[in-house]
Amino acid sequence: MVIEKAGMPPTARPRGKKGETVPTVPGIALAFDEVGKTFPGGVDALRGVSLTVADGEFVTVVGPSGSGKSTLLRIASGLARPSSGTVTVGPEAPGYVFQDPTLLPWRTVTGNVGLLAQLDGVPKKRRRELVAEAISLTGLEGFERHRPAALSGGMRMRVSLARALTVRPSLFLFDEPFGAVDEITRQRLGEQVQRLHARERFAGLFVTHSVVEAVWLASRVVVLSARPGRVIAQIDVPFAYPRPADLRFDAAFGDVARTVSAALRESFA
Ligand SMILES: Nc1ncnc2c1ncn2[C@@H]1O[C@H](COP(=O)(O)OP(=O)(O)OP(=O)(O)O)[C@@H](O)[C@H]1O
Repeated sequence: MVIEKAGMPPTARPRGKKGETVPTVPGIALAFDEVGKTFPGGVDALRGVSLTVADGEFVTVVGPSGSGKSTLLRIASGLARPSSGTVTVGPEAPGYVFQDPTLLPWRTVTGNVGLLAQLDGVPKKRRRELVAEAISLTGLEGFERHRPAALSGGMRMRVSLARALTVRPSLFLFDEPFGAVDEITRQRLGEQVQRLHARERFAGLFVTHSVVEAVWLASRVVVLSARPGRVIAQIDVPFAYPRPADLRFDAAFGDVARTVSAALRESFA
């Protein structure tokens, strides 16, 4: 189903039942075809972006600051509309996590994780099941009654991941979610995402400024040019999952990271 086409009037995003996967084009979770975005005032954020994410595929996006990475995710989620081109996604709401975990400080972990399901009107019993499962998947058991102020930055991010998991997304969008935590916590959160992906098999589109993180997580890395963002390289990452933490120090890993880095350097040119 084509949800956004330049010139179409804004429409409500169509949605399937929770947990149901309704692929738009069989095997494709997200497709951008020649997508451009010009903001009112004339900022050209994206130009002619074509990009496909297959069902269950995990793709990372790197590019200079201002190259339109967040805009790309906002368009993929239906929060923003393209100025040109076509975006094709399934009818379900995607999972979406941001750099800031945006938790409600007065709610407990359980209350925060259950927020989206509550806003969606999911019945209490089902909500409890979804929340318990998401808390277990993100390793937050024992912290259910804690409030955000009593959690570390990494744990707050896990609450944000858990909250997004309750929508049982077939497409998961990550907007540089681990930029604000220390290196080891960042690696552990990456391992968490990889375990979730292995179990839930969602398609992932993950924006990051870290080349190492981009290569370690993805089966393909997309490199955007400086503004207006265009896809200047797509680099396959050939390593099998699950990937050990120390794959990062492997010579073959270094070769892929070097290729991504070189493309990224060009993008700054
Ligand atoms: N609502 C808006 N109105 C006008 N300009 C915008 C709007 N949102 C983003 N922009 C501009 O579009 C360009 C792309 O922004 P975007 O946030 O998508 O880039 P980014 O690659 O995610 O950047 P960063 O890596 O710094 O987070 C920037 O120049 C930004 O200032």
